[in-house]
Amino acid sequence: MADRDTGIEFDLAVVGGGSGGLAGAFRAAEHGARVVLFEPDALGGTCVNLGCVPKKAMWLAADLAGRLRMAPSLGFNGLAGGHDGGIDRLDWQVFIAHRQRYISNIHAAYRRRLDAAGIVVRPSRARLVAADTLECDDGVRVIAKQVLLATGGHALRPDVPGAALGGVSDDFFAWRAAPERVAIVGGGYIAVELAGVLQALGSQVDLFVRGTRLLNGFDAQLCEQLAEDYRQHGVRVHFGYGLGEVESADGGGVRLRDATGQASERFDALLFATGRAPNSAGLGLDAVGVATDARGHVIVDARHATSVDGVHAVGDLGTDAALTPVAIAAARRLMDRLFGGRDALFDACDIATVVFSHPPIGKVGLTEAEARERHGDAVHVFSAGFRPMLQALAESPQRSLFKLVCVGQERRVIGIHLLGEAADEILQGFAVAMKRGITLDDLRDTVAIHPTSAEEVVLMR
Ligand SMILES: Cc1cc2nc3c(=O)[nH]c(=O)nc-3n(C[C@H](O)[C@H](O)[C@H](O)COP(=O)(O)OP(=O)(O)OC[C@H]3O[C@@H](n4cnc5c(N)ncnc54)[C@H](O)[C@@H]3O)c2cc1C
Ligand SMILES: NC(=O)c1ccc[n+]([C@@H]2O[C@H](COP(=O)([O-])OP(=O)(O)OC[C@H]3O[C@@H](n4cnc5c(N)ncnc54)[C@H](O)[C@@H]3O)[C@@H](O)[C@H]2O)c1
Repeated sequence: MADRDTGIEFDLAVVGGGSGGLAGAFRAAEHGARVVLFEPDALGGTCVNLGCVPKKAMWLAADLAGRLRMAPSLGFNGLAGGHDGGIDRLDWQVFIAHRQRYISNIHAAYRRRLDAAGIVVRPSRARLVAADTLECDDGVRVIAKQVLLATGGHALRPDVPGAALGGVSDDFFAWRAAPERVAIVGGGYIAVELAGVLQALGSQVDLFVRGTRLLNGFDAQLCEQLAEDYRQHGVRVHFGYGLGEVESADGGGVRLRDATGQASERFDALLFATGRAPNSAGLGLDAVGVATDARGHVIVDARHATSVDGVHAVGDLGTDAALTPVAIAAARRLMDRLFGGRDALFDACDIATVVFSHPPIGKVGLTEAEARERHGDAVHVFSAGFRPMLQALAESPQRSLFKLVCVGQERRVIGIHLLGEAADEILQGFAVAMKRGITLDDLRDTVAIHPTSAEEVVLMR
């Protein structure tokens, strides 16, 4: 049956024009499939509009502010230091105009590519009414042989009184100036990233962490050092904090109360970075029988098939790691199988990931703790702690800490953990090498590039 408006019979309907949906639509069209894509908001989804891209832009501004602050101690005259009107003080309005221009260019590029690929874009939400039928908000129904669900997720607030007084990362991207005093609740990716950015761009940040460490899942020792780096940058990190409630403060802003009722100081703004949930409500999943887990994630198998034939899901809606390159890779492999005649499976092993903290921290493979649990005494750990040259020249206390986790006689590398200047850029190449099964000797046989931070990985003892 054909689409009522376009008269086209679609091979694929994609719900959601974010990282996974767009990647799937483009790859399917490359294979000759007729594709319709539903997206009620800006093309690019979370990553382009409210995630990776604007976040990295703010991180770059924060990084530059840190360097400008360091410059006078190295002899650069005429650069006023400090937080009060010096050259290191960012005019957010100006910077955000650059940030949003960059994002508009991405939208325009997507629009051109969609047109060139002949993909029909419907600016509407869609929901399943049958395994091969989607209904738009205006009641129009579209039929397609295959369906890809890629509706992403949204930020969660903790279930405490007054939580509505706080914002989430989406709200942060609407800010046009650094609030003087900011409280951030959470200890994961977003909490750590926004705390670093805001502190560097002029706010006094207090980070309230429920657990006893930052970034569960990253190397514990590196995270301890990252917490120390944050303290040196002026972030006040409160571990073991149980949030009880949030209340309005006299004179504006908010105060937090902990689980024992003790009130905090006043903050001009509060951000929750306490995890995200999938956008699975209102998608018609129950009506069609698509199975979800207790948190609402669509359950998929290794081929990204759901419990209903012909219906697939990728990205944050499903159960994969919530990272843009994961959504993209999964969608492309799926389309290669559905329309390209290839039996390529998405490989979820050893996905490298970086938190854009100050400095950045990255990992690929097992942490030392995970490796010891799995391989016991066969695990060998090598690490290098050092001060990068710029930090040493400026007599900044910020140090880097790199760690290799190896296993067995041949010291096969099964984990790489980097905290420090340029860790975000260094990790990718070593992640390729690790996936190829390198050993410590392979690294040591590689001549170093000197003087760099990266050379510490091949010189590690
Ligand atoms: C603050 C922040 C920073 C991040 N930084 C990084 C980073 O640096 N690196 C990284 O790898 N990942 C990062 N992520 C995670 C990354 O953004 C997500 O993993 C990625 O965007 C998931 O892609 P997706 O296609 O599943 O969903 P999304 O990109 O969220 O796209 C989903 C789309 O579906 C649309 N939609 C929803 N419901 C419907 C419906 N019923 N019908 C039609 N359309 C619908 C939405 O409007 C949206 O455009 C970050 C996330 C956040 C929140
Ligand atoms: N650089 C990147 O690649 C990047 C950046 C941002 C986000 N992301 C992705 O988005 C996902 C979501 O990010 P996130 O930071 O929201 O989630 P997260 O899972 O990384 O961290 C959530 C944090 O909130 C805490 N928390 C949860 N409920 C709480 C409560 N009621 N009170 C206090 N603390 C609570 C958790 O203990 C944890 O520290 C990440 O897991 C990651 O996959 C990636």
